[in-house]
Amino acid sequence: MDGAPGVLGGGAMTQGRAWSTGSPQPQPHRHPGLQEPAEPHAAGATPLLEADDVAQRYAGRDVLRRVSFRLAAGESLGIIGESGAGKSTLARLLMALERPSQGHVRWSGDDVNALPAAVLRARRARVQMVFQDPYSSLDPRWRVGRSITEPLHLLRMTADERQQRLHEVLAAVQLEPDAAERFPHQFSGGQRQRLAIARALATRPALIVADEPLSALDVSVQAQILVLLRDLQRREGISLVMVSHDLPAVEVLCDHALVLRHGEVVEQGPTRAVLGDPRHAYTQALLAALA
Ligand SMILES: Nc1ncnc2c1ncn2[C@@H]1O[C@H](COP(=O)(O)OP(=O)(O)OP(=O)(O)O)[C@@H](O)[C@H]1O
Repeated sequence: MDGAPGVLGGGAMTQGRAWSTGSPQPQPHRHPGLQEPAEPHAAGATPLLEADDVAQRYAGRDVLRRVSFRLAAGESLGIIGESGAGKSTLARLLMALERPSQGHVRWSGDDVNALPAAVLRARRARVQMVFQDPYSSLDPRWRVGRSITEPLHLLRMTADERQQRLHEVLAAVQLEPDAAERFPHQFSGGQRQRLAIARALATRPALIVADEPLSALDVSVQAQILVLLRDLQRREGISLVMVSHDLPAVEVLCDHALVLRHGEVVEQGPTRAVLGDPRHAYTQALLAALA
């Protein structure tokens, strides 16, 4: 079932309120036609994404310690913190690009590091990443249509289906169909980031993890990409984890916020509480730095 929140687990619907610190009721961002769960916010519903006491250690140095959160399908989380706080490390762990030294990352209840390789590979189609540098997902030697449709091979789509999906996602990021024939260097930075987002959307992911998706862009282009991400998230019902030190962007895009400092969570909860009425001196200082 394309785009269904349960696909990460390959099983039952997994929507539900699943934020450990007790969030307000989220907006019901859903794919049209998706079956609504009987109790969308039932306590105990399996979250789409869960970090359970996750830690990471590189060369004997702890860079993440005891990070825990739960994110329900369709909800969004901003991971905030200064440079070196461990944001990208956490993003890689959430994407199952590396193993935590401690704890568990779960997609729809399943420990990603305990899944058989073939199962993990199949589920990867539903978890996509957008990077700060769009060239991380666009091969400079390939016409962009090829880069965008490449993840669709995981879904065993026919050539016609891939072509149709290519046109759909180009339209979703407001680019013309003939963009597919060009090479990445023939686009502006903002257009390239749109192409990277199109690639991430192609498989109808349940979750997108975006690591500083705006920070390489001009301010005016940042606003366009921000609006695009927000609209896509609302319309497509995709869960979003956004790593960012751009607090206003997190305010616009994210239902929840998690503040990391030296690898530890200092504060987490609904964004409007964390950024509107921060409890921790570190969050207050981050906000003060903006003023
Ligand atoms: N593969 C690695 N091996 C060793 N150390 C690493 C590795 N990846 C990250 N680190 C270290 O872990 C710490 C956290 O890095 P990380 O990139 O997660 O921080 P960040 O919050 O994303 O920073 P930035 O905002 O600058 O990207 C840093 O001290 C970094 O040097």
